Amino acid sequence: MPAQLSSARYGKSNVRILKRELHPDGTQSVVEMTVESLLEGDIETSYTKADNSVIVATDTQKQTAYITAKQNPVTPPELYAAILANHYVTTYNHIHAAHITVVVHKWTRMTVDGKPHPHSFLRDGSEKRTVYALAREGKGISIKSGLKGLLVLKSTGSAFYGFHRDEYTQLPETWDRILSTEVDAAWQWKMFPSIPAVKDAVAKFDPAFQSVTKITTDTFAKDNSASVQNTMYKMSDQILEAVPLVESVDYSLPNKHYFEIDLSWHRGIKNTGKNATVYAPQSDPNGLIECTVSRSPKSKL
Ligand SMILES: O=c1[nH]c(=O)c2[nH]c(=O)[nH]c2[nH]1
Repeated sequence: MPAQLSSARYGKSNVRILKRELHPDGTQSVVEMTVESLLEGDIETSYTKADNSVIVATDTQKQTAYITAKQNPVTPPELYAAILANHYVTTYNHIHAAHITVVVHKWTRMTVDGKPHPHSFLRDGSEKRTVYALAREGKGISIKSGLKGLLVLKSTGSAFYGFHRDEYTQLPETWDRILSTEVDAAWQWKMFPSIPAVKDAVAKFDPAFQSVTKITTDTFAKDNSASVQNTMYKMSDQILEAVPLVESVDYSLPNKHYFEIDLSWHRGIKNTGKNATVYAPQSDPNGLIECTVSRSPKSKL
């Protein structure tokens, strides 16, 4: 057969882990995450010749995710993901790359009787912190951190006018609209040559996540938005300024439309333009605006 395997990777997805941490003062904390590992290497014969000897079973990868969580910190998630990725390329001669994705689920400590509760938590937001770590044998560890699923809306302070018009254009210009999106942001760290280099940077990961969250929400709220494109660029620019070890920032923002409703047919009700108060939220279709912003060559010098 004139076939060849062009690319291959395999692993375990949706490995769910909760780690409980026991503190000396009797309080506890929890970290819940969903982990994926995908391996690449000299694994062709498992596909082409039924040679299972080269397969590190996906069940083994699940067990490895558990054991790595037991024997190492799981915070920050960047460190855990890097250790797990590095494990595969250093443990198995024939595995040359490991792609690890970690999604962290929020558990915020409850306040009970006005005090932080020692061992009870609540889900106070659907946003996730994410990490993608890629270890390539002999090439170090690449880490991209992320924030996804953060739902935001502003009820004014957003316009969209001056866009290209032609015979396909129906959308009217607007100087006041509702703007809503579900933030998906990711920031690529400079390459880490080894696990010790990741450990050296360990104190930077949580503050970077906090900066990105704050820059995203502050800019969303304060910017008198000309477009999703311009607002997201302003966010990216500030992140590069705030986090020196970050090389580039990606945003992927759906534009979740809220349409004005013309109710003038009913007794002349005024519900458009300046008088718009009742809107129709749209589930689909949605705009989808994406960008990657990197440091300009000059600023790298
Ligand atoms: O911020 C926006 N960017 C667009 O590209 C676009 N296109 C559109 O129809 N509305 C919007 N809004």
